[in-house]
Amino acid sequence: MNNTTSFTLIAPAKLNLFLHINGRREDGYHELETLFTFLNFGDELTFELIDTPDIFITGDTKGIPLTDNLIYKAALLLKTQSKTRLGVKINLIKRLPMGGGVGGGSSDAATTLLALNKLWKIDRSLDELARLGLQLGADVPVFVRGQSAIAHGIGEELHQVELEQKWYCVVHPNQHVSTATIFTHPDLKRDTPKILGDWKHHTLTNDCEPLVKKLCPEVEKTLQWLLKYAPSKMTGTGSCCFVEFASQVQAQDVLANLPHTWQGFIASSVNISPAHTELAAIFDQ
Ligand SMILES: C[C@](O)(CO)[C@H](O)COP(=O)(O)OP(=O)(O)OC[C@H]1O[C@@H](n2ccc(N)nc2=O)[C@H](O)[C@@H]1O
Ligand SMILES: Nc1ncnc2c1ncn2[C@@H]1O[C@H](COP(=O)(O)OP(=O)(O)OP(=O)(O)O)[C@@H](O)[C@H]1O
Repeated sequence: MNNTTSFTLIAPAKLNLFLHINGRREDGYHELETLFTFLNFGDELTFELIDTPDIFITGDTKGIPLTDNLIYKAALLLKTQSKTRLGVKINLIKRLPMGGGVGGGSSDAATTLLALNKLWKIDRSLDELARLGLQLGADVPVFVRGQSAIAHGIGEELHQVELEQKWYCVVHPNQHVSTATIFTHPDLKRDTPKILGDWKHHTLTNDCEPLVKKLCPEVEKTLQWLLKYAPSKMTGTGSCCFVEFASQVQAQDVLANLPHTWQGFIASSVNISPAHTELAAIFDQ
């Protein structure tokens, strides 16, 4: 039995390599077709078991009220479901821009579910954790499963894919784009037909991009600036934009020239989420 009582995990960023919107359901959620990859860069979460029933969150939580924090919500959900008497202290180092389309909040939530499942010895399956995660957000299940995937439904029907490893330069234009604002906007394109056959043979776009460029000129500027280096794309509902390369040096070159008004990072893609790799190294030796 593994009695580890404290450990640190990366809650990785995701990129939507394409994002098609196929329609809108009656509950307002959208039917999507999207390709998720994970990056080996993200927030850092440290979990420490405590024997009182509390959930304490410390670190970079400024601007997020405790009960809105997806880390707290995930911990509370699992605690309620499992009826455990144990508690936890969770420290967050925030590296992913909020509202940036790289899924920081969802990744934090999924990493918390995965970590507490081990720390509290609850032993839920990934299927159960993904189902719980969906209550917290459409993007949480993919982070719970932790494998690059094509998603359908509202983002929860996942089909694992193996992607070639690439390097990315991800740029945040210092703008927060609200996912809800984009998904409720009348001008959002919602009628892209479902891909028939192999997605690799199709034109792959982000259907949110034209609307976000219109609402947020800084995103348009970022995409234009990145075009000097490679075809540029936006992830999720924005605002982060990215370019893809075969080598780290090429991605580094873009970052070195980035205008000071924007932030960026470079990272490599991974088929398995770092949260899973790290958790396996701690608990499955
Ligand atoms: C755009 C993506 O990031 C692509 O990966 C996700 O679909 C968004 O996932 P998320 O942030 O976890 O989304 P949620 O927190 O569940 O929902 C945020 C807002 O987006 C809308 N939303 C989300 C997902 C979806 N398939 N259709 C939607 O219309 C919801 O109605 C809600 O108003
Ligand atoms: N731990 C958290 N980290 C980041 N955001 C959080 C967290 N908890 C709650 N939130 C809320 O969730 C909102 C969305 O945050 P997030 O960083 O996941 O956006 P995003 O990257 O655009 O997500 P997505 O790509 O899933 O749409 C934030 O504006 C914030 O109010």
